[in-house]
Amino acid sequence: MEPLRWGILGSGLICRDFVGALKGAGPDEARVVCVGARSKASAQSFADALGVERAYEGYAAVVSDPEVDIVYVGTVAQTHPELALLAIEAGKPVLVEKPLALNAEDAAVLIARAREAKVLLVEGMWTRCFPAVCRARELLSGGEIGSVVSVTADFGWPADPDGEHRRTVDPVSGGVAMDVAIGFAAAPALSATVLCTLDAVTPEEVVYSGTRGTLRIHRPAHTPSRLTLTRFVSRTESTEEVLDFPLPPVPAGALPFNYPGSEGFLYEVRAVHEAVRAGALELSQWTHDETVATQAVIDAMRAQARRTRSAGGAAASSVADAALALQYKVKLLHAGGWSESSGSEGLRTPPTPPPRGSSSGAGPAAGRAEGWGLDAGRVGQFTISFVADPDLHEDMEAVSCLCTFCLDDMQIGEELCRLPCMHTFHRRCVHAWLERDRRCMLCRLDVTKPGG
Ligand SMILES: NC(=O)C1=CN([C@@H]2O[C@H](COP(=O)(O)OP(=O)(O)OC[C@H]3O[C@@H](n4cnc5c(N)ncnc54)[C@H](OP(=O)(O)O)[C@@H]3O)[C@@H](O)[C@H]2O)C=CC1
Ligand SMILES: O=C1OC[C@@H](O)[C@H](O)[C@H]1O
Repeated sequence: MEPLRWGILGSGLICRDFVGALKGAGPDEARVVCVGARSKASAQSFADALGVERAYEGYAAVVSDPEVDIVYVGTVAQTHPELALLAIEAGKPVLVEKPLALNAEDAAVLIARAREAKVLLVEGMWTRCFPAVCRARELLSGGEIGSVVSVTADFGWPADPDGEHRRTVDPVSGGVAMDVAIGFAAAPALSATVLCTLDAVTPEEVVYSGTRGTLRIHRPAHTPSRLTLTRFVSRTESTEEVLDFPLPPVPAGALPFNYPGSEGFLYEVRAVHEAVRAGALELSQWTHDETVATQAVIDAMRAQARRTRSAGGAAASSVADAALALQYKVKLLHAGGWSESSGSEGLRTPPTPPPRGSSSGAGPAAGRAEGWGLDAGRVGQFTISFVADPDLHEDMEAVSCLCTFCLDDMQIGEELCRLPCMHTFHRRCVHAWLERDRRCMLCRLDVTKPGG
């Protein structure tokens, strides 16, 4: 089989690690043929240091290089949608560092564009490709700890104030929520407690609690190599099984990695190569629906933090707020269609996308997934609109008070709209969305086919 030929967008730290790890795949599997950076000098020094064949000024030359089979976007977050779109429009599969976009709507639009173009688009949630995580998902979906009731997770380190911190506090790039919290995929558990910070050392573990046991993903849980499965026998007795998944060796001759565990990018590379060769449009390890739903959680966390801040409360990174918002959303997802799954393996298969129309416009904002939508007059056939009144207050609490489109509270007296999946939004917000995309923004249920 011919090796897949990569083109790299960006010459920063993660691009260096990714290219270093890619060498682990071997020359018969992967080649890096070119790199593009904002300046030619930076691209050239990257190419010289990492043995990349060609260096370009700018990013467009990389995607149009005829030798490039697949593109890696490793630039700062705010550039991801635009650069992903460059690759999609060139018809090239693209792996985009997390986050795919800065909000759920833009992520959904990009995904729609990639699906229209029949191009593989992957958000680089590399942790999902680690063998330890794959095994953990099998154990959870196989019921090894019974039904999952709760998950706790944390991810944090005191970031260098002149380097990472500068990048992550940059409000344009999305801050700590985009950089760190995005690592918490919405877990189908009744409750989730998460901590993310760039100010403190955290244990960096994930623990699932179930009706028959616990599963621990050991530190460092974002690049894990050890699990402990504890099976409950009685309150005084349990059995413990430790499972090890050593990381791949650091490729010979690779430069020192900038981020710990980067040799584990090899797992993501293998998953992406397999998907390219199978003609897939998404990774089974980290689906498009999971990208959008997780991004919606992050949107909610950020909105809540903004509200706290504008009310003169705690800082934007308030852990309590973030955890509360995530808990709200996880409950919402649980109540709204994902509840059948125990473990992510069991998540619903994405509904077959409805027929698509042509797309137009250059940027994600211009191409709002035309052809997926419902005629304005038909939206009411599939949804229930109502005015929130005090008698419904209890009901509103059960669906969370945040509209995930405008990220404002849904207030008593406002016109709301509930979809067949029970997700509820402002009527004006969700009607506008359904005219462009007939699937729920959160759980991706096609509202015209509530039975799936
Ligand atoms: N999966 C993982 O574990 C990790 C993922 N990441 C993700 O990778 C991405 C990049 O992070 P990292 O490599 O650490 O960051 P760096 O600051 O080291 O590199 C970012 C690159 O972005 C490019 N860039 C393009 N536009 C801009 C702009 N307007 N301002 C600043 N830079 C710009 C620059 O590329 P150029 O070379 O063209 O000038 C720069 O080299 C982030 O999205 C981050 O979340 C980061 C670390 C680990
Ligand atoms: O954004 C990040 O930066 C630091 C890394 O160690 C981590 O993997 C990543 O999420």
